[in-house]
Amino acid sequence: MNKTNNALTLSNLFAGYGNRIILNNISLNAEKGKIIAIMGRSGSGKTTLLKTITGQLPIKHGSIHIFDKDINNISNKDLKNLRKNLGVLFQHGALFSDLNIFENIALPLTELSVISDRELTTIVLEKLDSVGLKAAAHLPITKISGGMAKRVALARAIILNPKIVLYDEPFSGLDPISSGIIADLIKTLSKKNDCTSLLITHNVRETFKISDIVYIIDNGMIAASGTPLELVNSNNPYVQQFIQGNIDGPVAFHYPETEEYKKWLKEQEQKI
Ligand SMILES: Nc1ncnc2c1ncn2[C@@H]1O[C@H](COP(=O)(O)OP(=O)(O)OP(=O)(O)O)[C@@H](O)[C@H]1O
Repeated sequence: MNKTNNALTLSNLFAGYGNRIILNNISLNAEKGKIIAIMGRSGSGKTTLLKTITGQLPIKHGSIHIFDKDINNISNKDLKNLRKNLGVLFQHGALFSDLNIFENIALPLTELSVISDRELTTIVLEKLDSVGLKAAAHLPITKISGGMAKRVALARAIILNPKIVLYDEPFSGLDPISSGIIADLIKTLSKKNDCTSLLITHNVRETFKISDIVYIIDNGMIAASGTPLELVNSNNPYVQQFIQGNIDGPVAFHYPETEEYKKWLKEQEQKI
């Protein structure tokens, strides 16, 4: 395969839980250095997509290429190296409450490389500075706000200078000002560290401000994609319903009836 300018490419991807297919033929591309957003209503398959990219869920069909390498067809050593280039900001931060801010951010560094205490301190304080929390390094995680916790998680996600950062709901639980701060940080850090960002989010306002390309998924499929401007001007009723948050429109209100549900219902009825 010739070298491309792509950081992450999903081709005809199918994945799910047990026999249930959730991701249904997803193809998308994140070019190096760009901010790409995956949006979709609750239950559309965003977290499933993230889990498939991070290797927590196996691929049923199709492929994932990271920097042109097919992650299903490389040695464990190459996969480990590729994963070092992948930073993840987890939805709930996944911070350790018994450690302070500094220790939480230092953790990936101490686990993955041998460096002196002086170097460690310099790197961690520099990352904390980039999220505006240098002077909060000593604070226990239990004493910080939700917005600060997101910034700590952000600093931790970028501590190893990953070339791709995945953000799982970076704006969830934040007020509009804190969301704006996080959006600005994602944009600034992407530029400064020259990394590709993949955002999984519901937040139309912040996402449309900073993203280069937005993919909207529904029912495990790509329903629409384009630049924020293209989507705002789109005639697609699904896109309009999603970005305007309208209750009326083509998006189904009811959770789809699966075979599992029908089987469960039958068993319930037999019990009555
Ligand atoms: N562990 C699991 N086992 C079986 N089905 C699951 C599992 N996790 C999620 N699902 C199903 O997969 C579908 C997609 O869920 P997913 O969590 O990917 O949606 P989402 O877009 O991230 O939703 P939200 O925005 O609410 O977090 C849903 O129908 C859900 O019921």
